[in-house]
Amino acid sequence: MRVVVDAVDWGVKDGLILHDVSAEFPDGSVTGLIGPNGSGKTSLLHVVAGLRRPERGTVRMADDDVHAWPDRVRARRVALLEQHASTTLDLTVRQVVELGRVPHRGRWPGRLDEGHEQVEESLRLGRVADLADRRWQTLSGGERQRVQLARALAQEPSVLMLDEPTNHLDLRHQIDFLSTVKALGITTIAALHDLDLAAAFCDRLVVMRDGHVVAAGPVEDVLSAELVHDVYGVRATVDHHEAAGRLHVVWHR
Ligand SMILES: Nc1ncnc2c1ncn2[C@@H]1O[C@H](COP(=O)(O)OP(=O)(O)OP(=O)(O)O)[C@@H](O)[C@H]1O
Repeated sequence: MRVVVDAVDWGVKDGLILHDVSAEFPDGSVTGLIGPNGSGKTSLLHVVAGLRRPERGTVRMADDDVHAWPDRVRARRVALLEQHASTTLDLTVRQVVELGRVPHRGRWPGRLDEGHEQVEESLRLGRVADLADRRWQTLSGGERQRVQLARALAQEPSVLMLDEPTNHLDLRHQIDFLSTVKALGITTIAALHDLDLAAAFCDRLVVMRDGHVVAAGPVEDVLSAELVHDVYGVRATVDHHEAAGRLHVVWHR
């Protein structure tokens, strides 16, 4: 599903946080949302996910205004993996993943087992099938992140939003996680801090600074030493890495 953010302002009582943000996310593409701490990435994800209503501007998915959708419709179409997912409920991993099916269930009891296949498939895709009977509270940070991906996949969303999804993952799991996401073919918007991971897995980048979009487009067009310096204040070399077959960022002082 194509996502179009058009001239969005969003703020709190102390002032605007997102200023005139416009961005396009083509159907099936993976877009990295990058920018320094506090630049507005999470705020934008929340507005796009429909959790925050813009003061001005619109977010459209397949030409519908996301903020006009009833909550249940939105919950079927959009999945958001929060930065610090937590629950105080004493649930097993399988029960957490089953929560992803809630927006799809009928209103009547007796149909609670529907979506069983999607739950099993999502456990497999999230590489957490072996943890299915473990209690959520006993999992490591990285295991929880993979379970949250499985929960989001059980939702069968048309748009997947990830807020720093790899921050607890070791190198192998970072690569596995983002490879899985890319192979899904779902329109994905991921806030990422690691520019090398963004270059490796994203088709496009949207770069934010102080609540503004300062650059957007295909990774090869956007990621440059000048951009890294302008946006992060860090000197870097950005070049094509032969063996990796992609752009590669090396910072230096
Ligand atoms: N509810 C709120 N009330 C007050 N300020 C807020 C609120 N939500 C966000 N902010 C502020 O808006 C700015 C953008 O925050 P946001 O979390 O969107 O940034 P971010 O780019 O995701 O940051 P990080 O990389 O640190 O996660 C920050 O200065 C933050 O303190």
